[in-house]
Amino acid sequence: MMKIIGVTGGIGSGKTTIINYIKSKGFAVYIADGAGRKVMQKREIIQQINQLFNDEVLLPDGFLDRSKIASLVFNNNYLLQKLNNVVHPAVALDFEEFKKENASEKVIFKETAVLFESGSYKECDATILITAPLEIRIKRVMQRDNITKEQVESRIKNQLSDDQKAALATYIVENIDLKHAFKSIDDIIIKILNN
Ligand SMILES: CC(C)(COP(=O)(O)OP(=O)(O)OC[C@H]1O[C@@H](n2cnc3c(N)ncnc32)[C@H](O)[C@@H]1O)[C@@H](O)C(=O)NCCC(=O)NCCS
Ligand SMILES: Nc1ncnc2c1ncn2[C@@H]1O[C@H](COP(=O)(O)OP(=O)(O)OP(=O)(O)O)[C@@H](O)[C@H]1O
Repeated sequence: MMKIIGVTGGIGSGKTTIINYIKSKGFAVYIADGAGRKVMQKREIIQQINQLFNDEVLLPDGFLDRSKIASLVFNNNYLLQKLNNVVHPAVALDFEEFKKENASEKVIFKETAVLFESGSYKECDATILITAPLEIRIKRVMQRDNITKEQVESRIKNQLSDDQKAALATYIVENIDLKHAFKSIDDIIIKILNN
């Protein structure tokens, strides 16, 4: 039986860094945030989302203006839920395809920002939560994306806290020193493979 291992963490925790490490070890990885971006380039999804935002979120090239959408949804939980209700089912279908294409894999690691928030953790055999102190996460994202502290905090407000996620997670990896985090991942992978 194929195992699905969910990998998540709040913004700036280092999910992408960790999933790239897991990928480099030869495991199959699915990046839900990336899949979200991909499905949001499909014509019918663009139309549905543009309607949600009163036809105000299209760029001149016909694609969605992600930074405008971000500024709207992370300050309006109702709109965020509406957006999630369009994107998440499309990503779930895409993931089913991915599983079929990778049917021979023993383990698939699935990275998603909203594993616990969306409920998709229930379909995982185990989950790994990546954590780091809030101040460090905020600094990392401000630096990486060249955005303000307030913009990062508005996203954090729409995510469960690390304590809430820790209560649901199988494994927790603190990502402050990267080498240390990679070592924890190695240990967890051994446990998963032997389980
Ligand atoms: C609002 C959007 C357009 C902003 O795009 P942008 O390119 O700026 O950010 P990106 O998608 O790379 O996400 C970056 C980070 O924002 C946070 N974030 C994104 N979506 C959500 C969400 N639905 N709830 C809480 N936090 C979120 C996460 O920490 C994520 O890692 C985009 O995030 C989006 O469409 N989100 C809703 C769909 C979704 O949940 N996607 C992610 C999983 S499929
Ligand atoms: N242990 C670490 N030490 C220093 N910098 C780190 C560490 N881990 C990650 N980073 C850096 O912090 C930033 C955020 O990491 P990453 O993009 O992996 O986080 P993420 O959880 O995927 O973020 P998001 O939720 O926004 O997608 C990146 O620029 C990354 O290179």
